[in-house]
Amino acid sequence: MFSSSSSGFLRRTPPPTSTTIFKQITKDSVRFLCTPKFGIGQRLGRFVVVPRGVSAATTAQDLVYNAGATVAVLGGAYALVRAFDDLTRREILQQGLSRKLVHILSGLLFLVSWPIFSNSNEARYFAAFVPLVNCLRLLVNGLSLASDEGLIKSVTREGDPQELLRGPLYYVVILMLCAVVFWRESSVGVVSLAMMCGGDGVADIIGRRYGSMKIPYNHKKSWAGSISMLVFGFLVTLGMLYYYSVLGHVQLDWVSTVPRVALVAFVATVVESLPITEVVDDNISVPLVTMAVASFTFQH
Ligand SMILES: Nc1ccn([C@@H]2O[C@H](COP(=O)(O)OP(=O)(O)OP(=O)(O)O)[C@@H](O)[C@H]2O)c(=O)n1
Ligand SMILES: C/C(=C\CO)CCC[C@H](C)CCC[C@H](C)CCCC(C)C
Repeated sequence: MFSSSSSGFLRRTPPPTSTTIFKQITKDSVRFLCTPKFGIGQRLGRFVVVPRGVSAATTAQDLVYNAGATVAVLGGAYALVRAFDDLTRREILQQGLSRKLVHILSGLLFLVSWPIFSNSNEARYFAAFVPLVNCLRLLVNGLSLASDEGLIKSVTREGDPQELLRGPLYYVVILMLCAVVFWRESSVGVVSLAMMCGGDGVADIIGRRYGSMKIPYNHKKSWAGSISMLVFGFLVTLGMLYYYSVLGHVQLDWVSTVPRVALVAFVATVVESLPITEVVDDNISVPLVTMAVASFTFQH
């Protein structure tokens, strides 16, 4: 059995196990939907042929392909915000709940979209362009240079445009940071965004509703909120890592990965529970601490 390599040579690989075959079929089926149908990245059965000396990053087709993926994800981001604006206007969702659901879904769907982009070195910058555009939207509306009522209604708690310049702005900056610095091949970016979105986001929803028992050192936070952050942060992170491992972007030994994710979730939960929100927003402290702990635990 042979597999292709970027130099164009073929090298012997061991016969596949049933798990490998399952993963390859899954990866091929997703990649087939994403990989350009001709030229660079052309498929020959299980192999992706990259002609010698031609990097995918330099082809015009790759640039056009990634630009198309960026437009699609931008459209998804705009549609998401519009959908929750509509639900809030119709009073199907409270504004606070809408904001938290946008917090949870935006980052997780952004993570889900990363495999759409090509394998070129520049792909991460095309992906990061999406949070950059939203960063500019938040700045323009937060400074009242424009007034996108849909954005303000679905993303602020009280409807004050200046709210856009805090939590939401920090949030999209973290999305950009993870896309550019960590991208798909590192678990750190995936873990950080999953914890910020799947953990911190759920803590707010559960904590507001069931958080009667407050944490002794921070009466603004509750045991229910923190426990839900620990549980959902752990589960959502494992789910996202599994998604990336099935697509072949990360290779994980699950026996060691599960306790590592549990440790990261625990530390992120403790940091989120601290009474430091007045000093540093959760959308900064939680992902940055997660990046630090995940960088240490997943690289050792
Ligand atoms: N561990 C937690 C986290 C949140 N909450 C509840 O959720 C509310 C908002 O939590 P917080 O994370 O502070 O949200 P904000 O940072 O204010 O909102 P955003 O992240 O959207 O800016 C808290 O006041 C509390 O009622 C909780 O009970 N326990
Ligand atoms: C309310 C928020 C944070 C406060 O804790 C989230 C703000 C979200 C931004 C307004 C929109 C961000 C969109 C993402 C960059 C891309 C999502 C793409 C996906 C396909 C929907």
